[in-house]
Amino acid sequence: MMLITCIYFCAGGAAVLYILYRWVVPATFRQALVLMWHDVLLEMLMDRITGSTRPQRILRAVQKNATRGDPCSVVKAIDDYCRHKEWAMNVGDEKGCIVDSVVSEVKPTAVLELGTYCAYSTVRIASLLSPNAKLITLEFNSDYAAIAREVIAWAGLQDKIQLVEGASGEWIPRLKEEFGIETFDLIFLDHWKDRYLPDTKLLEKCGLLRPGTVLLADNVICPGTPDYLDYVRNSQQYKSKFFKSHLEYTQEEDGLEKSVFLG
Ligand SMILES: C[S@@+](CC[C@H](N)C(=O)[O-])C[C@H]1O[C@@H](n2cnc3c(N)ncnc32)[C@H](O)[C@@H]1O
Ligand SMILES: [Mg+2]
Repeated sequence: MMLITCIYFCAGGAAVLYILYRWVVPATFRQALVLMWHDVLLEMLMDRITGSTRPQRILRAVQKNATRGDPCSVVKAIDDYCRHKEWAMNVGDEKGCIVDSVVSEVKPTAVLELGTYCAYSTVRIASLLSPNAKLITLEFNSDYAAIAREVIAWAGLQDKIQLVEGASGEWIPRLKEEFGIETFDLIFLDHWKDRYLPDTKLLEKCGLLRPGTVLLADNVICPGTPDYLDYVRNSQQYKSKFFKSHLEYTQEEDGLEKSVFLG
């Protein structure tokens, strides 16, 4: 009898805590807690326990579960690992479907990605490109870039993808000269959120956008990019549309903003 009362008490307490967490705690505070939990605390703990880094563990999951030369199996191996074992900051399976539909609609031949991490989105986007298309991806963390190179090679996409190591602010002004780029057809913004707006203005200034260039920005709600959203939604130079979704591998609200540059 005592045990049953205890179980009822604990279950009731857990239910009340969950209801408070889901419906009473403000969404922004909850999102900050979720990110702090997955992106800081659990990562530190797993690094300690395994003696490896999260990107190294993701690479191992790819090598163990994906088929060499098969990009879809690489994407699936990363999604399986991050949904069931350990969260990571890839755009993920749910928002990934939105990215796929934009890539299929735009049919780009020149793509720029800001923020590579382990090359999950890089592989996802590049696998949908036509044979003559190219994707340049920028990553300023050399440890992540080294893992990303191995993931790209495992997917067999090294000929389609140019991984550039360095900060977006330094590389954007050099892209025309170094890679013979005229303008991009599609730009995927997924680096640190405070860089979305300055880098968009830099892309404009460097003449890397043409009428019809599509900017696709991830995480515009969580962690959020209010200054960027304000800019693309209110500027006469863009036609902008929001795609509602969830933060990768969670139930927290997030979404992608697709903004067409009008010139
Ligand atoms: C959210 S992760 C990218 C995830 C990746 N796009 C995906 O979906 O698989 C952001 C990455 O951007 C990189 N980054 C942040 N700011 C940057 C900058 N200014 N220039 C280059 N890389 C940057 C970080 O090191 C990090 O690896
Ligand atoms: Mg993202």
